[in-house]
Amino acid sequence: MDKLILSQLFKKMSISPRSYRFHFTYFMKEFIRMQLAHLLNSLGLNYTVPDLIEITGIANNSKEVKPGNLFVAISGHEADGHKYIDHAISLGAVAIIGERNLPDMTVPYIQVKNSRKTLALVAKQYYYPKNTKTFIGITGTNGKTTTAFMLRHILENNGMTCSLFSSVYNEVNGEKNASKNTTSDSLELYKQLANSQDQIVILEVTSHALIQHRVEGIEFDCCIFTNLSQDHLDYHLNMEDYFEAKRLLFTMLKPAGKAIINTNNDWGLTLAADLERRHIQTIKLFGEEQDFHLELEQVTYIKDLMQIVITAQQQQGYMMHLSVLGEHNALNATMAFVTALQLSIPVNLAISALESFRGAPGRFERYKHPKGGEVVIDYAHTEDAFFYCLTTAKKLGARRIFHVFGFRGNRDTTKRQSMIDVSLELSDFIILTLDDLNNETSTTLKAQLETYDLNNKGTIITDRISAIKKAWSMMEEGDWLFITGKGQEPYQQTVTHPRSDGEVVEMLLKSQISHSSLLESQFLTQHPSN
Ligand SMILES: CC(=O)N[C@H]1[C@@H](OP(=O)(O)OP(=O)(O)OC[C@H]2O[C@@H](n3ccc(=O)[nH]c3=O)[C@H](O)[C@@H]2O)O[C@H](CO)[C@@H](O)[C@@H]1O[C@H](C)C(=O)N[C@@H](C)C(=O)N[C@H](CCC(=O)O)C(=O)O
Ligand SMILES: Nc1ncnc2c1ncn2[C@@H]1O[C@H](COP(=O)(O)OP(=O)(O)OP(=O)(O)O)[C@@H](O)[C@H]1O
Ligand SMILES: N[C@H](CCC[C@H](N)C(=O)O)C(=O)O
Repeated sequence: MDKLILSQLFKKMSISPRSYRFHFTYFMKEFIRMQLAHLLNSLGLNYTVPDLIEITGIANNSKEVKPGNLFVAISGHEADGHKYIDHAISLGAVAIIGERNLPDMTVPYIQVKNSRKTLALVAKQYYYPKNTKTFIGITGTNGKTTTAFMLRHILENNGMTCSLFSSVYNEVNGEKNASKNTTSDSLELYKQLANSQDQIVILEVTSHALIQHRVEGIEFDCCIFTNLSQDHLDYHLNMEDYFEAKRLLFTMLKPAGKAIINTNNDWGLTLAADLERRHIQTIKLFGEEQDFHLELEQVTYIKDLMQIVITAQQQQGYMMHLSVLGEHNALNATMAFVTALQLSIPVNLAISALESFRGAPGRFERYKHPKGGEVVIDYAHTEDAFFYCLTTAKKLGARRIFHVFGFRGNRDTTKRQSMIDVSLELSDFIILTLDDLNNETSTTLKAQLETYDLNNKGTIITDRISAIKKAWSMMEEGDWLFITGKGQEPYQQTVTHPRSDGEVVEMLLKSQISHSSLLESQFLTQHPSN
């Protein structure tokens, strides 16, 4: 392989020439034998290499290596993939990509600047070289999942097929698979795209994913910014840093791609101004001067429906009646509606589809309490989300509001006090409980809960099922109970009885939870760290 071809390949894969020049002699010897056959052919490089080493697939976890695989070593947050290179080779890896200088390798080794980025670009070339789909990326602190589900509903109701990558699950060709992360890693993503026969791909793109290059190589037709509020400051230095991560999504728009920005908050305004400066087509939502405007004061409730009006170009108003409640869902519906219009869905069909949308799993999921109250299961885990949920109940005339929630282990702890403050302000009684331990011990998390002053308006019941049962028993007609933080997810680290808040509520409705299964010990004792 001559230098030109090698450099063309690397250029296509956006690998810095510096990193390969450094090892060029080594490559000349070793890389010449290594055939990333798919890659070269796909790049139209008509070159036959003697002694081909055919790559049978790509792996980034040594445990998943199959004979003939290319293994990409990643320096992670928990582990260092370079330590597993020998393991990968023992399982049959025939070539390695990594970031470290590792001269004595028994198989061809390519040193790159950024393994995660390279993984994405190689995976794209190998599994999904020719893009034939329309990509929609959704980022923001809250509302990604709901907006994604709403948009998918509109598109599918209008005859389009959609792949969905979300916090709740991924779905490709109508088949669901579990999502470990909100945004799948690049290898998983491109493998699934290779298999997808759907026309549209809707991707929730988190700030973690953007920093970790999980969607590197995708060119988006539309990118949506839902909002930004405090979260994940265990991962990002501060809000500016968090915003910068979100902003990266908009550098991945196609040249004719559109940015759809909720300018209802300052971060959205900053983003829109920046994109406009860079001549990116930007559709601004909310605000009388903007392209589309939702008048939050005009959001009204009629029986069990929420009526909203979206005004386009300061002229035409579109009224719709939604089953999903809350101003946050009015905002999400506006974003889904406007995006659907960009994909050429006629206005009346977009409206009728939105009106038949019944909600995303675990988001403002409602149950009727036998005494005539409302029980809501919701994924709220930020101050902002609490505000929207609890004010919705107030607007709907809640007599009293009870709120059961906790804090996930190993996540941003600085957001907790403001979550408690908002709940204390808007609800009548709080029960603090445990959320997922996420590898922290229950003892640590319990001790942390005890540091908060609940102002005589709350208590701590660490066992989540017992907390729900207690709140359930306090309900009277007209009361509302919010159980937040977990949505549809099953409890983690409860080994023997993984169940979700919804299952607990359904069992309470059927009175199937025996007293013994509600003992405080139930939620926690099975975890090894207890
Ligand atoms: C902190 C973080 O984001 N970690 C993510 C990251 O893991 P990592 O790179 O640190 O992986 P690692 O465990 O250190 O391992 C490093 C490398 O060694 C390899 N390895 C490891 C062991 C072994 O025996 N052999 C081996 O080869 C691993 O396969 C990996 O390639 O990359 C992994 C693959 O993409 C992710 O699954 C993982 O998410 C963890 C589980 C996580 O909890 N992430 C959260 C914080 C997250 O990403 N959340 C966002 C949602 C945020 C929101 O709601 O807005 C999300 O997108 O889900
Ligand atoms: N537009 C919004 N603005 C503020 N809060 C919202 C909005 N939409 C939803 N929420 C609240 O945030 C919670 C999470 O919403 P959703 O799952 O749609 O967002 P997400 O961005 O996917 O969240 P995550 O990244 O944590 O999975 C909801 O359960 C609701 O309480
Ligand atoms: N998808 C989110 C879940 C957040 C859940 C919340 N309960 C919390 O951690 O505060 C994450 O990976 O961080």
